[in-house]
Amino acid sequence: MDDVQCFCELIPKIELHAHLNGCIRSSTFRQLLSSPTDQTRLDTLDKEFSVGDTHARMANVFEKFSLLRSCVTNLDDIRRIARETLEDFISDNVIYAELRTRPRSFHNGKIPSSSYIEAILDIMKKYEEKICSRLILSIDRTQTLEQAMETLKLAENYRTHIVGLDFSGDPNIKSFERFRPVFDLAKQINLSTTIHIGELPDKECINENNLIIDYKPTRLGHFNFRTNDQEQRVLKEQIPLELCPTSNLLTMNLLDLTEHHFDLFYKNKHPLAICTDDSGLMNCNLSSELFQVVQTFHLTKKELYEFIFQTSNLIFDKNMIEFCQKKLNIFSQQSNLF
Ligand SMILES: CNc1ncnc2c1ncn2[C@@H]1O[C@H](COP(=O)(O)O)[C@@H](O)[C@H]1O
Repeated sequence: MDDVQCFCELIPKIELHAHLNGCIRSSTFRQLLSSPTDQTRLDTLDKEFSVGDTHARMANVFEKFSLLRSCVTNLDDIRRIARETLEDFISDNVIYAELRTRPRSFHNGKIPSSSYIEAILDIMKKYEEKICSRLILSIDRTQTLEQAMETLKLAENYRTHIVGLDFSGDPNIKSFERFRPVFDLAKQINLSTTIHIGELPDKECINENNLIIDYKPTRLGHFNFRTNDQEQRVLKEQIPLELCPTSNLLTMNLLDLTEHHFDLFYKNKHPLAICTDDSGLMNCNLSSELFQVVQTFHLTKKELYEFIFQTSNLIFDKNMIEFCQKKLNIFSQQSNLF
């Protein structure tokens, strides 16, 4: 194996943008899909994965998400997904992960969303020796304000392991403005926030970008489509960005990373995290994401190390920063980096 690729695998890594259900192993996804019709539909979606423009690709990804949501039907399913996700991160030498998920209930509400959260937190605690993980709760663009308020309440109730609030879902639905009161409340209680921004190249999306930047979340996800003015505001206000190479290339319809905005923000020494987004659906891991970046932009091992070190400052659970930096220091000493 290439020496640099090996380095990317060995270095302790930090994952800040991973949707729990999107991390599902493809073998597990296929097992959970019981009906042959759904299996065939997944085959077709897989074949058409990288066909068409941004809107078509987004539609494909979101149809997969709805198929996935329909086959995760009980707590055992989500426990399995959480367990396998953490195992995959551990074998990729990820030392700290912030996983995000939209809380849900099962069996017509007989199993409430608090049980969903507790099931995930239990698994996270079981793996704590091998990987430190924290939860971020997602508000979906299609939800009602009332549902979003409930999510905020859940986050408050499990404050030790829930470290933030995310805004995600189908970017065709421009609803940040509607949820702004919930995100304002999150700020009031010092709950960190991360907002998906600029996922579609349309006018409404670009307009929504302004509202999101005005809000000034703790971190932003993607920022694929934006105006120069928006770019300058994010740079000036130093709002950290979570960038997800494989996912961004796919949805932006780019041939390779040379056209990706990593370069611009990296050159400006902007706070950045490289992340996987949906490692199962996108068939990637954090090492391969970082390796792509290193190769495309000719980063040295030392620069990669420094990059991950600065990412550690963006962690929502501030108690974990020192832990990650210590692990990185030990690694640098062992590999004679400096
Ligand atoms: C392509 N980039 C993306 N943009 C926006 N939302 C995304 C996403 N990738 C994933 N999700 C959101 O995360 C959910 C799956 O995880 P959870 O069921 O919450 O654990 C998806 O249904 C979608 O709403």
